[in-house]
Amino acid sequence: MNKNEIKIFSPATVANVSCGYDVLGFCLDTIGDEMVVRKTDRKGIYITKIEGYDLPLDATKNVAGVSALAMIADAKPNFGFEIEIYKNIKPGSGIGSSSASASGSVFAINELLGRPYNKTQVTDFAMKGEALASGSEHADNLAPGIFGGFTLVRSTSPLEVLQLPTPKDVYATIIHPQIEIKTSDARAILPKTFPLKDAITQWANLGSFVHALHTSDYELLKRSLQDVIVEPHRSQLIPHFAEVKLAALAHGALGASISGAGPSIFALSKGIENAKNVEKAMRNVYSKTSIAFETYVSKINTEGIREI
Ligand SMILES: Nc1ncnc2c1ncn2[C@@H]1O[C@H](COP(=O)(O)OP(=O)(O)O)[C@@H](O)[C@H]1O
Ligand SMILES: N[C@@H](CCOP(=O)(O)O)C(=O)O
Repeated sequence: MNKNEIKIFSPATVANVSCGYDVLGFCLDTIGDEMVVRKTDRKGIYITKIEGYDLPLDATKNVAGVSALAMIADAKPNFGFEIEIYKNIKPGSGIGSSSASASGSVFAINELLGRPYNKTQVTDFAMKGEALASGSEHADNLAPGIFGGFTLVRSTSPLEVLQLPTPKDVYATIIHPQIEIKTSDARAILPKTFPLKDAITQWANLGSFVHALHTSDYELLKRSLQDVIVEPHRSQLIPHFAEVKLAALAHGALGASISGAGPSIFALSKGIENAKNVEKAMRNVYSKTSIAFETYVSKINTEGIREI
C-alpha cells in the first residue's frame, strides 16, 4: 500500500567543485530544506505553504511545482499533490536552493507513487524545475542531492549520472555571505569561448579529481582543485573572495573555490579538525567587514535526499 504523505530532508549541494563546471557536485548534510508532500483528491500540483523565504505559491512559478508538474504529466495519476516547503537554504545562495526544491518535490512524489521512476529519471524531471531558476537545464546540484555523495553528470541529453566514491575523511566548509547572486546572472557573465590551453588545464584537473576520489589520493585531490575557466570571472562578484580562498588554503584546506554560482565559497579538507580550522579562518576574513555571513562544516552526505 503506497503512503499518502511523506516528509523529507532535501540537502544543500555544492556544484562545479572548482574543476567541473556544470558536471561535478557533492551533497552536504548540515543544511537543507524540509518538505511535506501529500496526495489530494483534486488533480494537479498545489503549493499550499512556504516558510522561510518569500517564494511563489503558483506551481508554474516555483521550481518545486514545475518539476512536479513534469512528473505528473508523465505518470498521469488520478489524484494530485499538495506541497509544503520549509526553506532553510536562502535562494541565490550558491548551495543549490532551487535544486533542493526542484528535486525534493519529485523525490517525494516518486515515493508516494510507489517508486515508478529510477534516480536518473527523477533527476530528469527535476531538471525541468531547475531550468526555471537558472535559464538552462543543468543537473550538477540535482544529481548529488538525489544520488548522494559526489556525482558527475556525463550528459544531460540523454541524462547520464555517474556516482563517484567519497573518500572517508573528506569534509566540506562553506561560507555564505548574505548577498544574493542569481545563477542566471552568474551564467550570463561567462565568456562563450575559452582558450584551448585553459580547456586542457581544466579537463586534466577534472580527470585527476575523479581519479583522486577513486584512489583516496588527497595530494592529487589538492592539485586538481583548480578552476581556470569560471572562477576568474565569477570571483569578481564575491567580495573578499581571494582573501577567503587564501585563508582557507593557509589553514589546511585541500582546495577552495566558488560554490555553484556563488556567493557561497566552499573548501574541502581532510578530517573534521582541518575543516573547522578552515571555518575559523574564513569567518575571520568576513568578521572584519560589514557583510553578514553564515558558515557550515559538513560531512559529505552519501545518502542524499531522505525521508524524515
Ligand atoms: N522553491 C524555490 N526555491 C528556491 N528558489 C526558487 C524556488 N522557486 C523559484 N525560485 C527562484 O529561483 C531563484 C533562485 O535560484 P538560483 O538563482 O539558482 O539560486 P541557488 O543558487 O540558491 O539555487 C530565485 O529567483 C527564486 O525566486
Ligand atoms: N553549474 C551551475 C551551478 C549553479 O549552482 P547554484 O547552487 O548557484 O544554483 C552554475 O555554476 O551556473
